[in-house]
Amino acid sequence: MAQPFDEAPVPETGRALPPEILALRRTIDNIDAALVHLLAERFRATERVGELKATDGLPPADPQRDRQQIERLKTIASGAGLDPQFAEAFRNFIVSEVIRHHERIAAEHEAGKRAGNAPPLDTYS
Ligand SMILES: C=C(O[C@@H]1C=C(C(=O)O)C=C[C@H]1O)C(=O)O
Repeated sequence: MAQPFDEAPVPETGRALPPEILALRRTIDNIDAALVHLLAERFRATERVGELKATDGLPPADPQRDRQQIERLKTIASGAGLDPQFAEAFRNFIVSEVIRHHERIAAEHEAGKRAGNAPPLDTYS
């Protein structure tokens, strides 16, 4: 029978990986899947914020909220043993994409391509 992918010998060495690495990779894969699900939910929420802002004529970015989030996340990161600079960079990477979405939503709203009174997200259905 064919070996499962993660138990196959490493081509470079011809040796199987230590079992602990294989076990850790299962955890890493589960965490990566969770991160993707969490990000998808976060973007669903920010998409709706973008629609509400466009309807209200509010700007896509909110620098005061940005500052509060960065301070909060850096504190949480420090307490969790994660590099706070990394936490800030990761947050900025995500939020820059959110702002891009908000700008697109605002432009579509402006051009009349988007209904301003779409129903709110029902995150429990
Ligand atoms: C989502 C918002 O818009 C922008 C994006 C943010 C985010 O992704 O967390 C935070 C602040 C804003 O710059 C918001 O104002 O809440």
